[in-house]
Amino acid sequence: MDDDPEPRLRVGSVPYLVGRPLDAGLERVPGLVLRRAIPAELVADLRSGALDVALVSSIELFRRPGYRWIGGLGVLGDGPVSSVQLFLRRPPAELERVALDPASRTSAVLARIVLAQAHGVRPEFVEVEPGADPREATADAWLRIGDAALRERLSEPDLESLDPSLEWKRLTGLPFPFAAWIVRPGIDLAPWLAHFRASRDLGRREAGSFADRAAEGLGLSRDDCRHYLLEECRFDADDRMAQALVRFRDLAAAIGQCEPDLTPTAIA
Ligand SMILES: C=C(O[C@@H]1C=C(C(=O)O)C=C[C@H]1O)C(=O)O
Repeated sequence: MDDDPEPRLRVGSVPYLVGRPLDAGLERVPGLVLRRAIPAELVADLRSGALDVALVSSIELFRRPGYRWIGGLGVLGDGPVSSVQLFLRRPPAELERVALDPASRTSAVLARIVLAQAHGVRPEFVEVEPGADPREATADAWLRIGDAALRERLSEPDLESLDPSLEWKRLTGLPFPFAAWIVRPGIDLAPWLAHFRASRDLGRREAGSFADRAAEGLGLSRDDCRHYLLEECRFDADDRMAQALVRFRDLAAAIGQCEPDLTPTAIA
């Protein structure tokens, strides 16, 4: 807006519990407009310029040139992550057709990598229509992410599933970087950077209450949601995040899922 005296930053984040420890503190920053949407939409909005920064699928860093990311912050797994699951109707080695969650970009690639590398299979992957349920598709397995996956995993313990983050950890010894704060080309983030770091500090203090509130909304136990958010998910990264991103890029590029030679810089 021409007559807006405030500098403005348009920020996107995921609509899932996993985003809260990083984004909740941005809700009341003057001049910063926060919008939550599924990852696939956030990626489209970053590309079109409708968003300046988004907490979104790490694979996007390697699909377009010119991005940067905020160093040290992200959504990572360092072992199991209950909100990203490949639910199985057949054993992994027998999969021929896998339905993908249309909201996902990164986990859809991670599933391909772990099935090929750890189970020796390259099934056909089908992306269902936006908003459709991958469980309804005719397939041997379905990938789901976010709160719906968390609820499905925790409330249907008899469902067989494969945990892609855990399999990545076994394969590489590294944490898996699901999401980063991705900054589109041409944005000066310097005036805003401290808010992103302060938001993480607030998230650290409030994570338990975010988990409790989500448990209520999702009809899950507080203990399960706290275990998920406080034990399984990581939000601070050391230099292993950069290392893990490069490893992810290389394995993804080897199966044609991203560019092989993009190395976006981290904003210190
Ligand atoms: C752990 C998660 O990480 C996410 C997975 C994403 C993806 O698959 O593209 C994108 C952002 C994160 O929300 C989750 O959504 O449950």
